[in-house]
Amino acid sequence: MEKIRNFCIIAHIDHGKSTLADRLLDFTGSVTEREKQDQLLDNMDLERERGITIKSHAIQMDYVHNGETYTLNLIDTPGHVDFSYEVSRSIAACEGALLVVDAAQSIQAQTISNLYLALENDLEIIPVLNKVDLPSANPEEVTDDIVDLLGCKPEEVIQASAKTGIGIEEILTAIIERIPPPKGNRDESLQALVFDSVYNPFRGVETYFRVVNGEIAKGQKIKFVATGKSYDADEIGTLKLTQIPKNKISTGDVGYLITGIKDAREVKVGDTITDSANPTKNPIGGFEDVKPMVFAGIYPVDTEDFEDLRSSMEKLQLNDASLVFTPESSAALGFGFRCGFLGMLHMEIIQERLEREFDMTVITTVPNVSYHAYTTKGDPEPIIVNNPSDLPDPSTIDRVEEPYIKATIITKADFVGNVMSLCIEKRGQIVNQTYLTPERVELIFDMPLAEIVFDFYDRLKTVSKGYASFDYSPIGMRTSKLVRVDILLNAQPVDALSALVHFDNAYHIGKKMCEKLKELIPRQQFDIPIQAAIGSKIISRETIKALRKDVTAKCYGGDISRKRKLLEKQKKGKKRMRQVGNVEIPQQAFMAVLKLND
Ligand SMILES: Nc1nc2c(ncn2[C@@H]2O[C@H](COP(=O)(O)OP(=O)(O)OP(=O)(O)O)[C@@H](O)[C@H]2O)c(=O)[nH]1
Repeated sequence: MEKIRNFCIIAHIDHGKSTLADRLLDFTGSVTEREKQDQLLDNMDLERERGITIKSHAIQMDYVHNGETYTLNLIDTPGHVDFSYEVSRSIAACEGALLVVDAAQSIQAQTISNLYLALENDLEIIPVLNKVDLPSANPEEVTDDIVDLLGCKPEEVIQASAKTGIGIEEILTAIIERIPPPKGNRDESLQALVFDSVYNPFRGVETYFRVVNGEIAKGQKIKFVATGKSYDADEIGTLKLTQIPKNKISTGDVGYLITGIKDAREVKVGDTITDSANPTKNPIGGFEDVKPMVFAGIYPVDTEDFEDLRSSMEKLQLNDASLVFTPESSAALGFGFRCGFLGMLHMEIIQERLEREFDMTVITTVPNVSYHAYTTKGDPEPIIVNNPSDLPDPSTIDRVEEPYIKATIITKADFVGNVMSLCIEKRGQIVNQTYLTPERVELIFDMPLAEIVFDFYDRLKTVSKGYASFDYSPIGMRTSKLVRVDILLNAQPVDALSALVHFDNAYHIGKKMCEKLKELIPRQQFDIPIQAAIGSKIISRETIKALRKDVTAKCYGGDISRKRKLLEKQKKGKKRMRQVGNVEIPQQAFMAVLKLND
């Protein structure tokens, strides 16, 4: 145990966490030339393309220091707010953290939020000033910022470049000398923290754990405390670049477990693994079921593909436990699913995976958050509204509550005015404003979650010319004056276009929606009126003018086979249209409410 160090790397997005991880693996000889690939730890295709770490993983390195061989377990943490619960569990599995700060960008919102998580878990923090090779680096100033933030000494901040290799040896020495070895008792009953799980189509769910007390042995009957289910530990081992099977993993160490579980939902991040016959009396605290934050309908473009979509979603759920879905039907779109996601990024990932891995073409409806409605009947339990059409009749509603978040934004002093106006427009209330340095300001707002789902992040980047970072955490439900704005096409309500919005913005949004839909819906052989309504009251109207008669596609010579090829190519894009009544609606129209300011 004395020779083990468990650590993670925490950083704001793009500050160089994955690059540093690669460099550490490289330096400790944990990777052979053949295995060298950029960003080794991001092994899902999608992750690599998007350049973000979606799922946390762990990897073990051996390093000789002063003649002694140490085992270093690096636990990788996801960098995006959608996956913050996973960050917190990875952090809980460590004794120390490398806090990576970009020497040009300095401290950003997620630097601070991840640091707080690490401090809450009593982690030893090793500050690393990364990218010192950049011409735009500002090492002295940023070191001062870090010293102010941590209250550490300037000489404790390690200057490094994950790109050129500066400072890597110093970082490894610091990991060994500054981070304490794990504590715990080998003789106690098994207690291991699940900090991640990965679905493998051939071997089932692989569970990643850190042993806090006791030992886990191959073949042992183990139990997951939160789910109450028992399994045989068919295979256990440590994680190098490949899995190394072992007979036993002891207190303080990190490993993987394979039990033949086929459904990702049976393994919950944050759960405790214990011995089935002699269970621990103290499961590791802080476990919570992860709740979806954003909901949207997913419908097949072809109504006949509903069953295919169902089986694709079920398969996807086997390897992504945070995806939830229930069947729903829409008058406009037919049968589909209401799906819950951790956030907007998660939603995009699911949609992309459905298309790439399962070859589905789907329509996604306007995302919304989960509301609580209370009727005048005085029911003790709220009605959960995950779809605007589930909102009870307005005349029976006593009040509606919506989820609120605490938003932390760090920006340059020059942009404070712009950022404030944006947050206030988004119904934010300022809670605190702190000058971190004379140029850098931290703003804290209470804001409705729904407002950040709707284009907040892009707008924030625009109003701050890119100099703003953002992080949020949920703070509970608050009563709001919310109404449902319905959209009628050709006098027919299209339920999939309805949105719940704040009363004060309803007229404005209704008007914008009509204008946007007019742009997006192709002209047809007849006039199409577009109306926005609250209840039976029409609040806005536009008309898509009919095409003039015989503008039917003319063939202007040219090579017909080439034209056909082109048409083939366009088909996929074109297919993403839904016929609602006699109007064709393209996918973008369903997301129009998100893009009212474009
Ligand atoms: N010049 C320079 N560039 C670096 C250095 N470290 C990382 N980068 C670059 O910075 C960018 C972001 O690095 P990543 O390692 O992907 O950042 P990350 O923090 O892992 O990002 P997420 O996984 O999305 O959280 C990449 O283009 C890297 O090549 C460095 O020391 N110097």
